[in-house]
Parts: sequence; structure tokens; C-alpha cells
Amino acid sequence: MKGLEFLLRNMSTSTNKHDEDDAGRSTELQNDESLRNKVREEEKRNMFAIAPSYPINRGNNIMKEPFVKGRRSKPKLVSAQAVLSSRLEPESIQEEPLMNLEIVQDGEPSAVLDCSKNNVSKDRKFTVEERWEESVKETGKERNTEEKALSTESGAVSRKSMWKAGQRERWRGKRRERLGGSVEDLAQENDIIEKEMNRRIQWRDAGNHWGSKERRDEESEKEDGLEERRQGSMEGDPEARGTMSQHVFSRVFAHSFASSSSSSSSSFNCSSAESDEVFSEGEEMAKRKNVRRCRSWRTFLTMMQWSKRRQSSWIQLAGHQGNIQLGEGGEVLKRFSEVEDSCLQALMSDPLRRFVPQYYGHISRNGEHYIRLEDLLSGLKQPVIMDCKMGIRTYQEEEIVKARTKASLRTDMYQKMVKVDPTAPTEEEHEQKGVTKLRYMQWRDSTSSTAALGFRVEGIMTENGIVLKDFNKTQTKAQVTETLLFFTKKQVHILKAYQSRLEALKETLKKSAFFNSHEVIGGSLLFVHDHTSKANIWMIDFGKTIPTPENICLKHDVPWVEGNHEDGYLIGLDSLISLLSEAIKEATGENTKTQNPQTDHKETERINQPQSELHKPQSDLLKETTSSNHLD
Ligand SMILES: Nc1ncnc2c1ncn2[C@@H]1O[C@H](COP(=O)(O)OP(=O)(O)OP(=O)(O)O)[C@@H](O)[C@H]1O
Ligand SMILES: O=P(O)(O)O[C@@H]1[C@H](O)[C@H](O)[C@@H](OP(=O)(O)O)[C@H](OP(=O)(O)O)[C@H]1O
Repeated sequence: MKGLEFLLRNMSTSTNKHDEDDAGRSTELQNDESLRNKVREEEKRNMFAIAPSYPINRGNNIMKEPFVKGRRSKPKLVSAQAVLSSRLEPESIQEEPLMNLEIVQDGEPSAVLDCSKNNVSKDRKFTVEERWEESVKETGKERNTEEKALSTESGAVSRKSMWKAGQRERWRGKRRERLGGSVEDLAQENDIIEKEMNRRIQWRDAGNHWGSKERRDEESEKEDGLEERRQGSMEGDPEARGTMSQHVFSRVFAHSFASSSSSSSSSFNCSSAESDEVFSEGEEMAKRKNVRRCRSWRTFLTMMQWSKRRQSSWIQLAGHQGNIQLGEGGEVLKRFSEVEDSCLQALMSDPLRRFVPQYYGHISRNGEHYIRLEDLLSGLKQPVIMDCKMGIRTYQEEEIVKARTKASLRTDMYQKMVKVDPTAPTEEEHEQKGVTKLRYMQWRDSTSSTAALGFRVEGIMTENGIVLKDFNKTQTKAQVTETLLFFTKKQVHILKAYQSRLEALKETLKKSAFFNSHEVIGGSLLFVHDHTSKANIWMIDFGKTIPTPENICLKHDVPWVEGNHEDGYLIGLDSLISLLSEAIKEATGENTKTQNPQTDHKETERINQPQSELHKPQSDLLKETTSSNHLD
């Protein structure tokens, strides 16, 4: 039985078993109908009375004070159609508090997570932590209401004691039966019965809690329209494997938390027909331990399966390899950088947050510190992605100063340069077998479309998982248009969706205090779409985005000269928008102007430094696939 199916079946059957279980037990209790009703009522009331204590302290996981952050109100993934209308959306900023949750594992302070909660719109997808927090909150609420009702209702105490007396009698009878005779030491016997009974209640209540959580989750899943995904099981639908819903994963994750917790009341699905049998203290403990061990193992294995599948379908397309990975909770972990971290924090309360992955704070793993981000590929089926590095330069002004004062030679960069164009290095550089970083970066900017168009394609992953990174010399408008057509497979609705999203981004950038006060260097736009017509564009990578000096107000759309700090971000954005228009015309057959990549290329050569090689058509690039990452 495959992971998800098994898990879901297990969840639903255990809930049913629990109901049967309760019914069976009631008939045994008393013949008196009214007493039985009272007992049932009391059982219901007690449902949350011995709820697990994890909201405050889940084993070693400790929650900290909440703090306030803004967050994006827009759903993460939208259909191409929805993207088209995204610019019509109201731009109001909702301030929503985030909960700062610190997880301490194995006795070490290893992680600080920021999880958003409250004021969450109904249609928004929930993160692992949000779901978990919500369920904790709900349980707490219900429990408080129940407790309040108990304490205020007259006769509540007597009903409770009546119920307990009934229970005690039942346990005593069962125990007598089991021991096959009379009970001699009444005080000791009462003590044992009291203990057994309390443990049983705890056991059952934990089952009730998780049962009710399951039901709540199922209801909300139906609301989200995720039922469909669940039924298209991982087994039957290979595509679904690559699109594990974080939503469902969160359930697995939450369960694993609970079942691995040391609290006896936090095991899930623990009410079964078996568990209703009466065992001696030792027997009962052993049996319970076994059941719990089995279930936490199954949960753990299922989690691992989920995680593996998601890991295998996730990809870091561009950037420093190994810098980024997918976290266990389905979030993206990026190696910590203070510069990027402060940008992301600022962006969470800026109008641009709609275009930025949700920021969840930091986490430590094996001694490394990471920034936790929303996974922008989550929910996409066999995603097609493109990373475009924005701006007319990809190095900071301070790198120029550094290169002047203490220039070190980079052999790796020399090798990369020679690989692309053996004639690019000067004689001296050939002799030294090294180039400075600044030299390399400037060469990269001029040979690609960065310097001329204000952006360059860093990489593309096709729906088959094929990764193309050989865009070093994709430089002219015609070449980039060709690349866009290849990337979108000439799908007009996708091209239009992208264009619309970029126009919305442009409007938002004008209003953004963050953009007004920052020099955005080396930042990328991540284009994502899939065959279900979901499409979106996100701003990522703020590792070299720094606040501008106080005396400087950036325009972002004028050429750079050393000292003016201009990044040309808007030049790149305008180029992309206009090239998407070109691509749309091409795709719809409206383009009368026949583009000639070679002529166009030569024109650009005059603007930039001459290059020796002509550009290869995209079809050749495909043959030269640098790597392949097939989605299972
Ligand atoms: N939030 C995210 N969700 C999904 N994928 C992401 C996310 N952030 C980054 N990636 C993936 O990782 C790649 C690199 O990201 P990013 O540019 O932030 O890394 P980097 O190492 O800082 O890059 P560079 O070396 O250009 O500075 C992206 O092209 C994308 O494939
Ligand atoms: O894309 P390429 O051609 O592989 O070149 C890399 C690219 O320019 C990166 O942006 C840069 O990192 P930074 O932006 O962080 O400086 C990296 O420098 P690095 O090797 O010093 O990290 C370069 O090697």
C-alpha cells in the first residue's frame, strides 16, 4: 500500500473504529438508559480535559512570543487566467501577526521558525506551522469552552462523579473477572483501578483529539479542493508524486510530532478495538507501546517517502549549487546571509511581498544556518521554470573598489571563460591562467544580454526535468525572444500571463519603499508554469541587494556609471515585457517583421564587446543538455 493512500485509509478507519469503540463500551456500562446518557454526555465533556500538553511544550519544542509581520494576501499559485487579472487586484496591505516559534531539538537551540497565523483568508494555502498552530488554537478554544460549561452548569460535578463511579464499577468488575476471584486489598485495588481508568481516559481522549483534528483537516481540505489531489494517489498518478501538497504533508508532519512526543496522550489514532480491551497494567503498557511504536514508524516511513518524492522533484535551477535545499516541512532552505535576511524581513511589510516568497525566519541544521522560504514550486505539476538575473550589472560597486585594492586571480573563472570563448582572455590572463572576479563578471555581463537588455537568462528547466544553462551568449532581442518561445512552447496564454504579471510587478515597484531605497544587484525573477496553466513570476535572491547611500535616489531605468549606483532593474523589466510582446506576436502569427538572429546579433556586437562565436539555435542547445533532472 503506498504512502498517502495508506495514511489516509489509516486515518479514516481509525476514526470509525473509535466511534464503534465508544458504542461498544457504552452498552457494557449500565442498563439504566438515563445513567448511560449522562455517562456519554460526561465523556463528551471530558474530551479535551486531558488533551495533550503540546501547545505549550511539545516534548522539546518550545513556543516563543509572537511578533508582528506583514504578509502577502495573494494566493501563491494562480492559473494563467488569474495572473492576467492580477493587476486589477486591490493593493491594500494587511498586517498579519506572525508567530515566532522556536524549536529546540535534542536539547540544543537549533531552530527559530516564524509561522504566520491569524487573519488568514479562507482560500489561502496553509503552511505546516500554520495548520499546526490553528489546530492547537482550536483545541484550546474548544477545551476552554467545555471547561467553562462544566464549571458553570449546575449539577456538573455530580454528573462527573456519577460517571466516574460507573466507570470504576465497570473496571472493578472486569478486573475481578480477569483475576478470577475476589479482591482482597480494597484500598490497593481502588488505587489500581483509578490509575487504569485515568490512563484509559487519557488514551481515549488523545484519540478523540486526533480524530477530531482529522475531521477538521478533511473538511478544510475539501474546501480547498484538495480532495481531488488526494484521490489521484501517488501510486496511480506519477505527476502527483512530484506535486506533493504541503497541506497533506503538514498532516503527516503534525502526526509525527505528536507520535514522537514523549507524552502518552499525544499518540494519534490510538483508539482501536484492541485498545478497548482491559489489560493488566503491564500488559496494557506493553500493548500500547507496541501500537505506538508501529504507528510512529509507519508515520515516519510515510513521511520519508513523501519527503523523498518531493526532494526528487524539486530543483535549484541557478545560483550557487548546494546553497539551497528543500526542507522537511516542504519549505525552501537557503544558506543564511544577513543581507538577504534583512531584505526579506523588510519585504514582508512592503507592497512587493506579493512578488516575493513568504519568509519564515531561520533554522539551524547540522551547524549551518538557513533562511526558510516558501517553496515556489509547490503545487505545480512537472514545473517548467526559468531564472532571469535582473539588472544591467551583476556586481556591486564595492567589488570594483575591492578589485582595485586587492585583486586576486581566479583560476576557476578563467577556466569558465575559456570554456565559453577561448579567445576571451587577454594574453596576460592566458599566461596567468587567472582573471579577477570583476573582470569575469564584466565579461559575463557583456557577453550575455545583461549589459544590453538589463537581464539575462540563467537557466531553464523543461517539464521533462531537462536543465539548460548554456545561455552565456544569448544576447540579442531575437535570441531572447526565441528562448521565451522555447520556454513557453509558444503557449499564448502563458506568455500573456507572464506579461501581465510583469506589468503588475512594474506598477508595484513604483509604489515600493523597499525598491526606492535599495540597489538591487544579482536579483532574479523566477518564472514558473505547468501544463495545468498555472503560471507565476517571483522575485528571488536578495543576497547582493543593499540599501542605497542616503544622498542617492535611484531611478532604476538609467544607465550605470560608477558612483551613481544605478542597477537598471527597470530596464530589464521593460525589455522582458516588450520581448514577451514580441513572443506573443510570434506565437499568434501576428509578427510580420521577420527576425534574423544573426543580423540582430551583429547589431548587438557593435554595442557590446565583439564575440567570436555565433549563437546557436535553441534546438542545438537542447542537444547539448548540461544536465538532466527527470521528475519521477
Ligand atoms: N523560494 C524558492 N522556491 C523554489 N525555488 C527556489 C526558491 N528560491 C530559490 N529557488 C531555486 O534556487 C535557484 C537559485 O536561487 P538564488 O538565486 O536565490 O540562489 P543564489 O545561490 O543566491 O544565486 P546567485 O549565485 O545567482 O546569487 C533558483 O534559480 C531557483 O531554482
Ligand atoms: O554564473 P557564473 O558564470 O557561474 O558566475 C557566477 C555568477 O556571476 C554569480 O553571480 C557570482 O556570485 P555572486 O553574485 O555571489 O558574486 C559567482 O561568483 P563566485 O564564484 O565568487 O561566487 C560567479 O562565479
